[in-house]
Amino acid sequence: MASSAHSRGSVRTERQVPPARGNGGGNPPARSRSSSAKRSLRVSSDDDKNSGRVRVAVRVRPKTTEENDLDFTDCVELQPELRRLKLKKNNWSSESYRFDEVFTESASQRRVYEAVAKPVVESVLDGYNGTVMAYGQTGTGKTYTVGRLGKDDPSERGIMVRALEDIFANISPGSDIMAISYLQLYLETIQDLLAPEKTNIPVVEDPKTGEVSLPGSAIVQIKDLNQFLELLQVGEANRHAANTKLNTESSRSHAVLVVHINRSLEGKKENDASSLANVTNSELSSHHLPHLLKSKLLIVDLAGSERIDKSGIEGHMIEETKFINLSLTSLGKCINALAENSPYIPTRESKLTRLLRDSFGGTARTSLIVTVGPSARYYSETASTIMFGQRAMKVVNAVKLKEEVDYESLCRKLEYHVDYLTSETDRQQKLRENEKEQLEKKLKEKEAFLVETEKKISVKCEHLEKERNHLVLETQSLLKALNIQKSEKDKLSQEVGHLEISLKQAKQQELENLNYQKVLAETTQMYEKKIAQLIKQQEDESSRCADLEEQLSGMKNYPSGNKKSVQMQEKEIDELKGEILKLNEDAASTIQSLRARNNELSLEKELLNGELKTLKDKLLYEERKRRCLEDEIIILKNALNDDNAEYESKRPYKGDITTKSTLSLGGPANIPKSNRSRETISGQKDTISKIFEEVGLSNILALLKSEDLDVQIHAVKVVANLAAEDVNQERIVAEGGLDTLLLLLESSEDANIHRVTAGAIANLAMNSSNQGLIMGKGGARVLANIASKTEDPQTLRMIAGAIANLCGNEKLHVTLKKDGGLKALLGMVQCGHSDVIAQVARGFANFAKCESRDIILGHRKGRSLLIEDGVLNWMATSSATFSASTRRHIELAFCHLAQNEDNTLEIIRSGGIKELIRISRESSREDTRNLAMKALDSNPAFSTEIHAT
Ligand SMILES: Nc1ncnc2c1ncn2[C@@H]1O[C@H](COP(=O)(O)OP(=O)(O)OP(=O)(O)O)[C@@H](O)[C@H]1O
Repeated sequence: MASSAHSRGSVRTERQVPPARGNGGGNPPARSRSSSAKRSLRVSSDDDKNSGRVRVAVRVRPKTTEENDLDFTDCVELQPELRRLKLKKNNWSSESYRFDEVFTESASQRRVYEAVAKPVVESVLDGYNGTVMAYGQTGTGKTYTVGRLGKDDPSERGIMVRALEDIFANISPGSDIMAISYLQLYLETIQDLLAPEKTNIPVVEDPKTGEVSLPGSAIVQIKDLNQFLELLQVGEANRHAANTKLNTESSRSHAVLVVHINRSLEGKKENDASSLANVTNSELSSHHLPHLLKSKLLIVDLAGSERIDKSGIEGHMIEETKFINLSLTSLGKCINALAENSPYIPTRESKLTRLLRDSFGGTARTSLIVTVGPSARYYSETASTIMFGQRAMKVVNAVKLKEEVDYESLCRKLEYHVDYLTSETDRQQKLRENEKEQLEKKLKEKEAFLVETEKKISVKCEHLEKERNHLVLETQSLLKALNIQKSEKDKLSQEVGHLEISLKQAKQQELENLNYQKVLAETTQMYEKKIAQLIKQQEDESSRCADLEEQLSGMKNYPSGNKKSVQMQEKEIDELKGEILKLNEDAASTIQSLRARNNELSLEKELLNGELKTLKDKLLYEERKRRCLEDEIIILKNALNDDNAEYESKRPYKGDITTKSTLSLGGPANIPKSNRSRETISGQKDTISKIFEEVGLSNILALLKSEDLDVQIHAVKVVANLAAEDVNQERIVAEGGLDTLLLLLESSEDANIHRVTAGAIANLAMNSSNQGLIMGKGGARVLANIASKTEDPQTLRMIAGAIANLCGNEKLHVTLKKDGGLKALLGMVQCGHSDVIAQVARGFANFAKCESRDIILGHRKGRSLLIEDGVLNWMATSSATFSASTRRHIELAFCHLAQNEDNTLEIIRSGGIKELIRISRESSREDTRNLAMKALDSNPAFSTEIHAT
């Protein structure tokens, strides 16, 4: 249980602290100042309060019962407000003494503590040594004032208990240490009251510091007040036991309670690891070392001072009293010497003075309470006590703050610091290792990435090299194509030249014809004029003849005398008549020949006009074709330029793939070709075939999706041309070309795209295996939709051609009708363009023919699907107005419809019998005429109708 505060290694440094506070202390260490605020005692206002002067209070004990009974007069009169005590020697003589504090009989323990001891306790807490000592005659209340435990009544607690209470309230349990020793000095022997077996404890003085210690005495660390009370009780019991042994109730020993307080100035920071971590070497220099405040509080209950002669003691007690008096006397001497500033202080004369060396004339803050009894009986003791107190008041201590380097704390701090640095080093090391691992990992990843990238680059290079070669080849082929185009252009230019010459010639011829016609007209006019003259002449002659006949008849009625002259006249008349007749005949013959010639000239004129018209049409067509070719050449040049520009950036299909503008749509949709045109188209086909071979169908089809409209148009043209060839048709569809074309047709807003795409689809629709696919993918619907939106005859011609091709597949008829294909065909007639109408008529002929065949084979029944869409009415009423070839298609379609008896009613209603009759008689085709006749003959309803009308 015992621990030794002195076992700790420490170096104590002393510094005199200028008194700055009410209790005379220097700068206090960091601690609660709350207690300081309570220092409201009068003593604080004294001038000496800041000095190290021993402070002395006097307390008068209440009268005992005996003293009251014996009615002793008081020798003490107190003037508390003046802090004065009047000591009355007798009724007429008295002395007045001023003390630092004067306590009457009724002064409470608490007030006595706060005035006498508390400032010292606070000073001790601040790091100064302190002493509170009670001095007085036996039985005047020293033990009552100092050592009262107050177990039953805390208000009775004496200075010791209250001091410990205050100390507990102010120290930090974690960092501060408080321990006590409790001793008694008896017969110049120091005995440990906490360990009574320890006797004869020496008083050792440090020659350097003057620090007094009692080696061997128990120093018990106190944790709480209860523990202290228990120890105090133990000490009291031991002291009481010693007294009992000596057969005395009175305290014949000086009791000394030593309270050791060690306070760490940095106690609060010690547990803060982070602050320890920040300690640097420079901070460990001397003025940064952790300091420890070590202070000591001595609470001394002196044995009673009394005069041997008066107390009546004898024997051993005399001896005892002598010792007591010796010690008290030497204390008094020391105090006298100190009071008088004597150079020699007889400290060594007794153990008490040695023990109290620091309390009087030392560095401690000392407070003395002198206790007196009121009774005059003890006047001299009281006077002696008062004088002791008065002298003690003159003693001034050099109060010093004693700090020690707290090596234990420092050591702990350094250990923390070392721990922190070690763990920090480990942590840093670990971090570095992790970092190194991460870096190595990253390095490996980078290396792998580098290798991978290099591989990719080499593959890419190879690929680019291939692409470059491919592009070179493509460029070469495009250049070739361009050259071919150029030569084509030259040829076309020549052709145009020829045509222009032909045109000139035709114009010349036309001019000549015109002149001829003019001459003819003039001649005709002349002849007509002449005829008119002759007629007039004839009429004149006739009139003359009539006149003559009239004259003649008149003469016949004349008398016979004139008979001779009449005969003569009749002869003359006959001659004239003959002449007139001859003239009439001549005139009639001339008129007839003139009329014949006139007719011949008219026929000739008609022929010439027809020829001229044909020439004009041809010229117009060639002119249009020439313009188209020129456009194509310009586009090809641009495309070639684009390709050359793209070559360096390695974009293989950025450039346009061009082809001729004339679509080879095959079948009846084709424009008639001259021999030269056929050669040109053949050359174009070759070029397209080359492009097809070099670029590849998939790449060409991919260009259909190009964002460049020109590229799209030319790609569609190429596909359309390829689709004109039987061999390509299925392949284009198989590679998704049909889908793309349909999508393009549906989504594009561009009229050119509509035209060429419809042409491409028309060509694909020539192939019977493609027809089903086109229908299946909604092709008819798309075509019908575009047809409803456009008025461009070329586009309509392509669409009509495509649908016409689909009409030739009887399996698709129902779908075709459902998807609006038939209505679309009929609707396209509105454009009035002969080429379009020809395609429409072809479509209906195809449809009717296949339908008729289906019915004959028994695959279908019922009236024609064409009837439902109003086609029959159109055919029945319009065929005569179209060209011969268109008419033939319509006639054929009509005749096929007439074969189906289910259509009879509608044919009759539409007036179709008349048409059938006409066809049977006038159709240019024999088979059509036969079909018409067959229908008329075989269908009794027709015969009935014919007879009825
Ligand atoms: N101020 C006081 N109020 C009431 N009773 C007191 C007072 N002072 C002393 N007494 C009483 O007087 C008696 C003697 O007191 P105490 O034992 O404290 O005197 P003492 O000075 O210590 O004597 P000794 O020196 O012989 O030990 C006790 O019974 C104590 O209770």
